[in-house]
Amino acid sequence: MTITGENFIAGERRKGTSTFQARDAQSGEAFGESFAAASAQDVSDACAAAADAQNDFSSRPLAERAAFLRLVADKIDALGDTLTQRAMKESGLPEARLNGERGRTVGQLRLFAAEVENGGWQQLRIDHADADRTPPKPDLRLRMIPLGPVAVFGASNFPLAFSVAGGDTASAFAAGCCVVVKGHPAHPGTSELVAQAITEAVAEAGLPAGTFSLLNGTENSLGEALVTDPRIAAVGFTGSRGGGLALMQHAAARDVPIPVYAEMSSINPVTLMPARLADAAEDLAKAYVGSLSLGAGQFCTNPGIVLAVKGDALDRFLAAAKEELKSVGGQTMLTTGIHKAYTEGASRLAQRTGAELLGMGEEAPGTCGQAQVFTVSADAFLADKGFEEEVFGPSSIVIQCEDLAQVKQVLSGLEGQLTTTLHMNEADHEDAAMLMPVLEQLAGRIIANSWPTGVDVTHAMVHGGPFPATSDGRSTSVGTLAIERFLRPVSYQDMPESLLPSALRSENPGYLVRVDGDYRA
Ligand SMILES: NC(=O)c1ccc[n+]([C@@H]2O[C@H](COP(=O)([O-])OP(=O)(O)OC[C@H]3O[C@@H](n4cnc5c(N)ncnc54)[C@H](O)[C@@H]3O)[C@@H](O)[C@H]2O)c1
Ligand SMILES: O=CCCC(=O)C(=O)O
Repeated sequence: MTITGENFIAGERRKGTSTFQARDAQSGEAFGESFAAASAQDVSDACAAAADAQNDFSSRPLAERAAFLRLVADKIDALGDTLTQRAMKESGLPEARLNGERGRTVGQLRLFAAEVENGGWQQLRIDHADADRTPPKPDLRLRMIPLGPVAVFGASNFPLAFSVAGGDTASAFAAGCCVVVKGHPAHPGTSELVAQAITEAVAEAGLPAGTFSLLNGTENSLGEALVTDPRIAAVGFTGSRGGGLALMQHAAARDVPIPVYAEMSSINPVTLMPARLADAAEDLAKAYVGSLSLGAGQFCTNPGIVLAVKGDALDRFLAAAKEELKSVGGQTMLTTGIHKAYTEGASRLAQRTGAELLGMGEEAPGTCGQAQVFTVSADAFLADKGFEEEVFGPSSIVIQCEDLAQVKQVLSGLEGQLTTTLHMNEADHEDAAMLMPVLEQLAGRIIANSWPTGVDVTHAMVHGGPFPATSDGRSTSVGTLAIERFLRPVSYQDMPESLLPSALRSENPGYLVRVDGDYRA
């Protein structure tokens, strides 16, 4: 497939007057095609087309919607090495990681296809009428319907799994929503290849062209125009706290405010419980350094803080982590901007009162990030909220606590997180039970005995959490539950059978229905 640098507006490729270029993540140099920056007219046309297509797309049989999702997955698979090579150049991420990410992306689309067919997400309910009740009870039937066109912001750090055909797009399509993507300017060529695949799938599936559009650009005004377009009904975003907050404000200030599902910032606290730490300090240290430096630390699940009680076991852990760090090579970061933000963030961290540098990775030239681990006492951490600032890259802080009560105190005061982790032995379970209520309030996912990097795409996954991990802690952006973000309930009261959606008619097409309070298949 050829990359042309055009926007995709409801199946039409469109050039623009203002342009930008992709950058080689390694060198920071601009290369290749000129990409058209979408104009205000392009935004408006994409949103109008999505609104026009919405009813047609959402009213197709669920089998057709599922087939479309599978077709998108097949077409992304068919992009083969072209996609991987382009994503490598634009993101600096290695081949194996990107091939794995492609597998996750197409697997996610296929999982949502099966979810669409399963139909449980429609949450069908039928409460039969009872004319003998005083007052008489009406016949009420409920199902979930799509919100309408969704604006999706591609993330820089997962150019496939959280980008043009990533989790937000897959879950919005699964819900029956048309999608307008604002591509991330760090990987415009990757975005275009995936957009071509989706556009072809839309046409082959016989869906209306407005089902999907891709808009490119580097200016914040593009994202603002998209979020404030009256035809957009919801927003999916993964990126910085500042970006997410700005979009939330734009969405709230509209004449008709809309939900923004923004995944923003998380430092993913990991607690090393005493018995486990004493048993396995060196193994834990090795795995810790592996997790914090994975993908140059550019994971929203990066273990940014580790908590443990002071003592010999923690000293062993720190000594082993320091040693392990020495052989961590610098890895290319996603963009020069992210590299600069990391370097500045790590040096701000180093200057905080009480922060001590434990160790560093190998020197990192150019746009590579150098791994860094700091230590701090719990008292100093508690005295400075600045320690909680996400430093996006391969850095982390070990918080040395006086006792488990202080571990609990630190955890209780933290902002909302995507994940929190406990490393523990059976001997730690009683103390861990004391922490569980705090952890449940803190994060969307509580992990036992592994590291937070690596999110499985399943039915029971939560990749979300209280603010500022996300803008709405009642949701997840990964896993099939993500579909719920783009649905709302509608109740049909005393509706003639012929006007009811087929799933709610007396002849149940096979979906799970809650009838008069009881679940029936
Ligand atoms: N926690 C995470 O998962 C995560 C992921 C990626 C980046 N980040 C953080 O974000 C920083 C910058 O990286 P990034 O470019 O990926 O994220 P970003 O938030 O700057 O940008 C993400 C997308 O939102 C758009 N955008 C940003 N601010 C906007 C605004 N005010 N109005 C309208 N649109 C806006 C951008 O154009 C881009 O398309 C990183 O250094 C890191 O700190 C965090
Ligand atoms: O960066 C956000 C997503 C992290 C993730 O998906 C993972 O850890 O696998």
